[in-house]
Amino acid sequence: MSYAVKEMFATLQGEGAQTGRASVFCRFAGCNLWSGREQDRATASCTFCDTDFVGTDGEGGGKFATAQELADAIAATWRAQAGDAPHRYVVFTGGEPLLQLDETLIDAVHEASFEVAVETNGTVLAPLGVDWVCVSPKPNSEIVQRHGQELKLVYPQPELPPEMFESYDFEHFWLQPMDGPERVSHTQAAVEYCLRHPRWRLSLQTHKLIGIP
Ligand SMILES: C[S@@+](CC[C@H](N)C(=O)[O-])C[C@H]1O[C@@H](n2cnc3c(N)ncnc32)[C@H](O)[C@@H]1O
Ligand SMILES: Nc1nc2[nH]cc(C(=O)O)c2c(=O)[nH]1
Ligand code: SF4
Ligand SMILES: [Mg+2]
Repeated sequence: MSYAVKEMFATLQGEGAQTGRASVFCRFAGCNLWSGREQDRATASCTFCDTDFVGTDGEGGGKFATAQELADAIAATWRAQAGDAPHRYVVFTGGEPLLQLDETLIDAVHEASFEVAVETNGTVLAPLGVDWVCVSPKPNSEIVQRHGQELKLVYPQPELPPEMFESYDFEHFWLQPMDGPERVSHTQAAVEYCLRHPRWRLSLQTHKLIGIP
């Protein structure tokens, strides 16, 4: 199996319960809910994406022929930032990472002493061995991954009221204000929802607030 990676970089996890944690982000190319082309956005299943995941031309991106080659690049990215420090953590995202992430790659990064996190839209089951599963549901799609560590709902999405997900098996339930031209009013609406429904907590995209990747 080969892997198409848009970009790879070290930064702090900006969202959810692992906010602030030193991480390597491995952003796979491609998604099943949007082509990534602006001319297709309005008719896509997922219309509010804040990410360029097309191609393999980003910083640290490329085509990796084997899981070992990709795991070596992830370890090199960690080492360049944190040297030999432990608490190694890799976040597989995208695009939709579960179109490419497989047990061979998970085994290879585990072998290199990484904890493994995934950011997924929930339309594909996570392979065995992922240590931290974050599901972020989108409209016009079937959510099959209904358990994990955190459910992070971009808010508001009129087709997806938070109540829909309360029977799912997650440790944490987050509302993340939808970024875009209405970010301020979306943030206010998320605050009000969390105040009325204390099961839900506010997840801010803190990396955007402080200007890191
Ligand atoms: C770019 S997605 C990639 C992973 C996966 N495809 C997914 O949707 O979960 C990473 C995270 O950013 C969130 N996100 C995308 N666009 C956003 C926006 N405009 N405002 C807030 N969060 C957004 C997603 O919901 C997801 O939690
Ligand atoms: N710092 C930082 N944290 C993140 N958490 C989830 C992200 C993503 O795009 O999946 C992301 C990202 O792009 N940057
Ligand atoms: S599912 Fe994720 S990567 Fe795909 S378009 Fe939506 S937010 Fe972007
Ligand atoms: Mg992002």
